[in-house]
Amino acid sequence: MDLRDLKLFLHLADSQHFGKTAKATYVSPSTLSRQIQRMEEELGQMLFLRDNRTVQLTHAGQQLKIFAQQTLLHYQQLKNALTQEGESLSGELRIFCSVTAAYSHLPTILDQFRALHPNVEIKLTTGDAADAVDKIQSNDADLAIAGRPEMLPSTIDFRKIGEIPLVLITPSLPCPVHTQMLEHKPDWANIPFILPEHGPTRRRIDQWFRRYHISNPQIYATVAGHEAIVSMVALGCGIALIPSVVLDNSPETIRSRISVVDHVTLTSAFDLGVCVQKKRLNEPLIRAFWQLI
Ligand SMILES: CC(=O)[C@](C)(O)C(=O)O
Repeated sequence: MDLRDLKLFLHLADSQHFGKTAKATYVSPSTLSRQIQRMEEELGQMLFLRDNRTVQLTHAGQQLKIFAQQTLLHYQQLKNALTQEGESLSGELRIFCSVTAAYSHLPTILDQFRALHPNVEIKLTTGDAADAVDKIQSNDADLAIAGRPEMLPSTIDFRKIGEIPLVLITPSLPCPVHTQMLEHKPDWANIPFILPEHGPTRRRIDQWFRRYHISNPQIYATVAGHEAIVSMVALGCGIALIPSVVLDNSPETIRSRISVVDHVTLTSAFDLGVCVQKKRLNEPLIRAFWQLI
C-alpha cells in the first residue's frame, strides 16, 4: 500500500461513489475497484460496504481513514520541512466564526494550514455566525465561516465546506411550552419562538412562518448567536429553528433538556462556507489558506 493508494482510498471514503472518485482521480472505475480490493486483501478486512455504485465505510475502513489522513499530513509536513517551502510564511490570520463552527468545522480546515505554515499566528474570534460576512466586509476578520447569505456581496468569495440542515427544537422538560408542543396539532401561532436577529436561519424561519400561515408569531425573544438560542430553549422559554450542527455540539447538560421535533416539514438546508474579500486573494497568507480548502 503506498501514498497514492491512501489518497484514492480517502477520496472514495469522502465521495462514497466509485464513479465520482474514478473521474476525479483520473483512473478507470475498474482500476479503482481493483486497487481497493488489493488494499482489502492486504489488510484482510472489508473497507467498504458496496451497494451498486455507492459505498460506505466499514469499521476497519474508518480506522484506515484516520491512519490515511494522519499519514498524508505527516508526509506533507516532512516534504515541507525538507524543501523549507512555506515555512517562510509568517504573520497573523484573523478568523471569525461561531463557537459551534470553531468546534465542528474549523479544526479540519486549519490542520493542514498549521502543519504547512507553523509560523502564522491564528487569531480566532467567535461570535454570531450571522455576522460573519459583515466581519469580512468591514475587515474585522480576514476569513470567516458563514452560512451562505441569499445575496452574497459581489466583493466576497465564498467556498462551500458543507451543508447545514435545520432542526426544530423544543424543551423536553415539563414546562408550558413542552405541554403546548405535545398537542396533536400544535397551535403554532401561540407557541413562543426564539429567533435569531438576522442571517440565513432567520430568513428560513420567516419563510417557514409564511408556509405555515403564521402571520403573527409569538416571539419570546430575538437573540444573537445560535448557541444562545439553544440555551433559551433548554430553559423552556420557547421553541426554535436552528442549524442541527449547533445542537450536535451543545454540551450534554443542554442537549438533555431539548428534543427535536421531527414530524414538521422544514425549510431547506443552507450552505456553509469560508468567505474572504476577493481583492485580498492575492495576499500570500490568504492565498496559501485558500489553496488548502
Ligand atoms: C452558520 C454557522 O457557522 C453554523 C455552524 O451553522 C452555526 O454556528 O450556526
